[in-house]
Amino acid sequence: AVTDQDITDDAKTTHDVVSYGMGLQGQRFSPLETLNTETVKNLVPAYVLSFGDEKQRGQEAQPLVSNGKIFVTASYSRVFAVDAKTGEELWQYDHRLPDGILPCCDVVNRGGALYDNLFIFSTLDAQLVALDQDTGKVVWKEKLDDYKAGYSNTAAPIVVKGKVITGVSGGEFGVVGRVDARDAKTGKLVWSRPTVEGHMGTLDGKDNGITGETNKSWEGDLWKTGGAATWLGGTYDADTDTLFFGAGNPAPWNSHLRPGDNLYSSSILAINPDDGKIKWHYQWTPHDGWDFDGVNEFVSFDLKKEDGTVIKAGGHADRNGFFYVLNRENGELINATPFVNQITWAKGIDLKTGRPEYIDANRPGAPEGEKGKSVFAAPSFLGGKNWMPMAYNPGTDLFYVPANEWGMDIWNEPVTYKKGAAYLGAGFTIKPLNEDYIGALRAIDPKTGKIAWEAKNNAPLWGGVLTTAGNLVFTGTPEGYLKAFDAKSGQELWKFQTGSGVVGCPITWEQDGEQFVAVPSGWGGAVPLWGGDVAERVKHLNQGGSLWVFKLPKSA
Ligand SMILES: O=C(O)c1cc(C(=O)O)c2c(n1)C(=O)C(=O)c1cc(C(=O)O)[nH]c1-2
Ligand SMILES: [Ca+2]
Repeated sequence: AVTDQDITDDAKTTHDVVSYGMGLQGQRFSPLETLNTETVKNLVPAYVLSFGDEKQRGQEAQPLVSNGKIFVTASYSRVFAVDAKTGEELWQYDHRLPDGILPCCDVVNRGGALYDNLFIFSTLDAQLVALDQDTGKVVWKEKLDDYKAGYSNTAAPIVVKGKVITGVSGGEFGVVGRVDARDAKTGKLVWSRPTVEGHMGTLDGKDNGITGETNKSWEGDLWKTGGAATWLGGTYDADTDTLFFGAGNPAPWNSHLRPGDNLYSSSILAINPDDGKIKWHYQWTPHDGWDFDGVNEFVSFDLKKEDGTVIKAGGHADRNGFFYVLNRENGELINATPFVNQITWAKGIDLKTGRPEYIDANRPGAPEGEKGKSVFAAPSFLGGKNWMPMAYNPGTDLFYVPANEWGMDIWNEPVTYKKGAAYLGAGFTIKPLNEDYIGALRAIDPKTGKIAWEAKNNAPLWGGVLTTAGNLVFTGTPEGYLKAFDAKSGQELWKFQTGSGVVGCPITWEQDGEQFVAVPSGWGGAVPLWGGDVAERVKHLNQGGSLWVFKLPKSA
């Protein structure tokens, strides 16, 4: 059985991976060093598991490993359990999805959470399901919300002190974002924290009493369907006892319809895990008009300053193109620097006020008549970085960020809310900025924001990153490779062709004295669906669906 202690210790223990983020802080760092810059050339496939040939599409999950079993979610809300030694399938769970589910961005799932003898994950029809780890049978099942109103869920839950914490997807349908805490053993709701100012939640079992009068950052009524979906889940820092959940784009995208900052859209919320109260918030993009969203992970780390002081900090690479370092105790902005080459919407982030210095002429125009003025904006709404998690290595003191260089033509249109219908009020075409590459894996020094090295990639990078004490950085490419780089120099040291695009999240662990690496393979996600000219550029890439497992043999 997986205990709270196992989860707390996940970042340190090497024999299992029991949480999304490889530790709830989300550093995706393994202290293992058997596999290192010297030995990685000997890394070979151990086995591969097929997710079946009928339901392919994007495989974005991070697998988990416990008690000799691997648990991995796949497209269409499926779960596979595998014998970690032999690769033999132990069980498979296929969630029955109704017709009419409304995921905005492919039928993906990013993973589950382990607790006690349960594997807990959420589904495209907005349910939370707990399965028995041994049999794959349903132990409890809870409805998160109404899929017919555009709610879905694609993120991995996390378990904090016996509570399973989830968000919701649906920002493109005018849902109301929130963070929910449930008893992990029963699924019973403990508290619910809405992420749109003006909405009432049930904190401590009581109404938080903020309906209506506190919707100060929204003029008019649009807060009622204001989005701010918590669609990427969150991280947790035991040191400060804080949950960090991002809230996504305000709905609709057309910013002229909703004057104001539109809290807490495109923000990070620091939440008390016991009662759901907000400790502090920081808004990356006030009055977001580009779908910069804001849900990307907030990764706790120790910022070691030149003068020897250490600050409890957090790092975040936003879709809006800036890399932020905040004090995670109070939300104060420490630094914000561009991590992509072209940013059109703001000159920078003012370190005194914490607010962007907007370039007003580059905001998509008001929809006068039929269509607003089209502007060219960079990054595109798919972001300087999207959902795919970065990694932090406390040995090199660097963040490893899967970045993309692209822009978009974007224009606004009139729109009214209709339940279950896309609620954007905008049109767009995504465009590459360079001939030879879109993706760039970038090593960022959080002290300065300087880029220590980069590794370019032709197609957009859409997979998670893993880093290790063996001075390695792993990530996948849509072209099908899982690659390993030297964490200090960025030199490519190893690659393996998996047969379809790698947009999953690699993990590593140790078993019977050998170091293993696993990653799902299967091209998909938002790029082929929304990518405009970029989708055209990558349309030759084949779909797939498998879990690849590699190991460094003992003899090597
Ligand atoms: O606002 C939302 O609720 C929401 C949800 C999701 C999702 O659940 O996958 C994505 C987005 N937005 C989004 O803006 C986006 O770019 C995106 C990319 C992906 C993906 O899996 O490739 N999902 C989502
Ligand atoms: Ca969105």
